[in-house]
Amino acid sequence: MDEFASIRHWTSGRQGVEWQRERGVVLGIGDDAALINPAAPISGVGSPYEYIMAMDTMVETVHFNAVTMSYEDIGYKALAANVSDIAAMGGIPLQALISVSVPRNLGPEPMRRLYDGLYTCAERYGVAIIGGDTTSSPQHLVIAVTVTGAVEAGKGLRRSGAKPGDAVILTGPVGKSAAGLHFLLAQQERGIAALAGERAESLVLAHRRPSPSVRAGRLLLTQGTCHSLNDVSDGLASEAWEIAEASGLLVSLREQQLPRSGSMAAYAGAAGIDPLEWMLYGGEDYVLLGTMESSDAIAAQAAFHAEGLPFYIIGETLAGKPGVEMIRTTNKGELRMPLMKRGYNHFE
Ligand SMILES: Nc1ncnc2c1ncn2[C@@H]1O[C@H](COP(=O)(O)OP(=O)(O)OP(=O)(O)O)[C@@H](O)[C@H]1O
Ligand SMILES: Cc1ncc(C[n+]2csc(CCOP(=O)(O)O)c2C)c(N)n1
Ligand SMILES: [Mg+2]
Ligand SMILES: [Mg+2]
Ligand SMILES: [Mg+2]
Repeated sequence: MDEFASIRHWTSGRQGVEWQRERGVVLGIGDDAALINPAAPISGVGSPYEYIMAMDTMVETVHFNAVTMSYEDIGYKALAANVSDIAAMGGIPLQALISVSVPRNLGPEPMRRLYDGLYTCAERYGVAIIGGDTTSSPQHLVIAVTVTGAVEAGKGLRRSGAKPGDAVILTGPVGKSAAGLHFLLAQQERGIAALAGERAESLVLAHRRPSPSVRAGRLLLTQGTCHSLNDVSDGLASEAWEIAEASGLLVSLREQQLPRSGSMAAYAGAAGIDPLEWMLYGGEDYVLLGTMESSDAIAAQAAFHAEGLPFYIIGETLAGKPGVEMIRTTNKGELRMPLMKRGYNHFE
C-alpha cells in the first residue's frame, strides 16, 4: 500500500461530517490543508472565545515500546495527552492534526489499529481529526499531534495566576501511570506475568488510557474562582514548580493530603518502592493541579463531588522565593522538605 492509500486506509469512513461542522470544520482531510471557521458557534463555550493551540509528541522507546502499549493504546494516548493540555487551559477540545513517521517495515495493519485508538479517543472527547502528515522513519515510530480548543475570551487558566495564600488543588490521584509502567517493564524484564490481577490491571489502564480532565477543567473555568492551572504530564513536583515559577511564590504541599490510590500503594509495597516516588516524580497522570482561595476551594470541592468528580485540597501557596516544599507530619512535629524540580525531563 502506498502513502496515499495508507492514509485513506487509516482515516476513511470515520469523518463524521455533521459533528465535524459543529467543531467549526469547513473542510477536513483531503486537500492541501483544512479550512476552519474561526467564529463558528461552539456548543458549551461562551462567545466570544479564543482559540487554544498545543502539540505533544510520542516517540517509540521514549514514550512507549512493544511491551508497554498496543498500537490502539499509542493512538489513544497521543491524542489524550494533547486533549489534557486543552483541559489545563479550561477549554473544550475542537480539532486535531496528526503527524506520523512510520518505520518502513511496519505494514498497514498496525497503523490502522493506531488510528482505531486515535478515533476512539477523538469520539470520546469530541475532537475532529482534520488532517496531518505522513513520512517514513528509519527506525522508530513517532506520532506528533497538534490540537486546538476554545475557551471564553480572556478566561483561559494560566500557570501564572496563583496568589499567596491560595489553596492548592488536584483533580485526581497521582502515581498510577508510573506504577503501571513499572509493572509493565518489570514483566518485560522477567519475561513472565509478574504480579497479575485486578490491581495491576487498573494501573496498566491508567498508563495506557489516561483520561484527560476536560470536565474538571470546564468546571474550574465556569466557577470563575481558579487562579492557576496546569496538567500533570511530567510529575506533581515538576508541575508544582511550573506554577511556583510562573506565579513567583512557594507551593507548599502536605504529604498526608496527597491522594494515594490503594492499588498504587499496594503495588509499590509489593515492588519495594516508595509510592511517593511515583506520586511526586512519576508523571503521565493527566490530572489537573491548580490554585484558588481556600474558601473557594471548599465550595469547588462540593461542586465536584456533586458531579461525581474527585477533588483534593493538597496544600497552600506562600509568598516567597519560587519553590516547592512538602510538609511531613511526624511525632516530633512538622518537617518541611524542599522538593527538587525533578520529574520526567527529556534532556537529563
Ligand atoms: N520546540 C518548541 N518550540 C517552541 N515552543 C515550544 C517547543 N516545545 C515546547 N514549547 C512551548 O513551551 C511551553 C511549555 O511546553 P511543555 O511541552 O513543557 O508543556 P506541556 O506540553 O504542558 O508539557 P509536556 O510536553 O511535558 O506534556 C508551551 O508554551 C509550548 O508551546
Ligand atoms: C517505555 C517508556 N519509558 C518511560 C516512560 C515514561 N515517560 C516517558 S515521557 C514521560 C513524561 C511525559 O512525556 P512528555 O513530557 O513528552 O509529554 C514519562 C513519564 C514511558 N511512558 N514509556
Ligand atoms: Mg508539551
Ligand atoms: Mg501541560
Ligand atoms: Mg514533558
